[in-house]
Amino acid sequence: MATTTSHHLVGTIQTSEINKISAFHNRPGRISVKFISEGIGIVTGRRGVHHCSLQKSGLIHASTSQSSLVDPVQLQSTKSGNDSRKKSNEVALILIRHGESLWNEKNLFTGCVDVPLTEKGVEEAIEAGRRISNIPVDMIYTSALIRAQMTAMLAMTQHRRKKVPIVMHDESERAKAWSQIYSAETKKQSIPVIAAWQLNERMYGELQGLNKQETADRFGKEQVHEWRRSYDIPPPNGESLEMCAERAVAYFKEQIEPQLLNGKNVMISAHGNSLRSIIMYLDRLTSQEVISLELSTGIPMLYIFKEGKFIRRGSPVGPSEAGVYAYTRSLALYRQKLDETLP
Ligand SMILES: O=C(O)[C@H](O)COP(=O)(O)O
Repeated sequence: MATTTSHHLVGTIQTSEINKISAFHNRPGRISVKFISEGIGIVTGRRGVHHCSLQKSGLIHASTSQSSLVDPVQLQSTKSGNDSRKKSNEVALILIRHGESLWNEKNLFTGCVDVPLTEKGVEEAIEAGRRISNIPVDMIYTSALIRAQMTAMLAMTQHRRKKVPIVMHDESERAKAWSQIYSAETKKQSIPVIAAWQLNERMYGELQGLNKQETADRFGKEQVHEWRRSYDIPPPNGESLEMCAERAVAYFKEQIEPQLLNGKNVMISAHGNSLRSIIMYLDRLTSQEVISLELSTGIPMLYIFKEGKFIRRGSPVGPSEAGVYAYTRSLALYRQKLDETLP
């Protein structure tokens, strides 16, 4: 590990990554890495510019001479990946709305109230995992709500690669220090799970906890449909879809898209409306078109991110459709490698 100092913070990056980057630039030892934003950095060297993903911001001059504690924060150079998809510059993005929750079952407005899955929701999450079991996942993002986190963890029990999803804790210095992993090999067998409140369900304000049918009886079907599905009209003291998009899509662009650019395959487990706002961005839907977009609970949607574009690759709109995704060539190669290497 190399300890680095920067104008803003002290960070640590993997010596092995430095060696890879230095070797790439034929300048063993010293390289300069400039963080251009949270998540992406630029290494300048004799052989030009090298993009790499960083977890901290600031300017660092890394050297392989010093050593420090291993840190769960790793500099993941895009060159470090040995997967065919990185060369083909194509990665998978999976979106899953959580499985049925206890308040979905009771037909209550849920929003940011933190309720768990029903037994049916657990089964939906496991079925979702079966559908994506051959699709690569390097990072998982969930909301801060348990129904989305349960869905992600249950789905990953079905993944054939059997990597261990590990919820990252950096809510305090102690949480970060106490959750460190000291084995590089164990780390390689894990998938970081980042819980972000920005991916929470839209906050339904004074409708939270009310029965949807009773609310329609009281305020009228049209008014409730307008609160639930319009783009810019919020429920009483709640968020409109537009307000939800302002946090969810901003988080996607600032935190998740850089990971996709760095060759990471990502799964997002979130909610009906926070995902509707993200799909509106991915599919470039108008505020009119998004009104009719409905997401079933626990049905994974697959996108391929390639050359800066998001291509939807088949996504069953409801439980009835077979979980058939239009596999790209590199996804088929990944699946073939699993077939060849797994018992
Ligand atoms: O928050 C809720 O009640 C549901 O998760 C989504 O509700 P909606 O489909 O009525 O927006």
